[in-house]
Amino acid sequence: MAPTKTITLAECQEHMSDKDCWLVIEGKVYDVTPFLDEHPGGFDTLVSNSGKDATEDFEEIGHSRAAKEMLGKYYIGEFAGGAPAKAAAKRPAATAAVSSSSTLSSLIKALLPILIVLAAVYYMQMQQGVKA
Ligand code: HEM
Repeated sequence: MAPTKTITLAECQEHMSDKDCWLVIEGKVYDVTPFLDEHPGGFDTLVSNSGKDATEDFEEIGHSRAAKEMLGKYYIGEFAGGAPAKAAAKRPAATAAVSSSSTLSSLIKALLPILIVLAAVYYMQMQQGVKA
């Protein structure tokens, strides 16, 4: 059996056109050039996902099992960068922004009933003060 070729990101980035297109999915490199015109999602989605790790975009579409089995047809080697980090680790800035704003809104939600009770107690005391 021929030794498996290891392909770097720089090499993949030399194949990012509609005439010559390599994709990286789950640590493997695929030459999808012959598939560009056949892809039901269009050739442009493939070209725009070349030269980088396309795993996340490929998974997000929810490709069928048949689509995943087609990958084998275009396999040309292992990606030197290996499998990607988990999606959550990829967007620390966005995740941090979302979590800090959700912390603020949950704090407001927690304090709101206490404020309402305090306002009611204050109102009742004022009423009693008026009657006396
Ligand atoms: C070698 C890689 C790929 C193969 C073999 C492949 C194959 C397929 C196949 C067979 C379909 C028809 C639906 C299905 O069976 O799931 C499909 C649809 C689609 N694919 Fe891919 N695909 C690949 C990569 C990608 C990538 C990287 C993207 C980027 C986002 C993408 C986006 C789409 C979209 C948008 C559709 C249309 C979905 C729809 O109309 O509901 N595909 N693909």
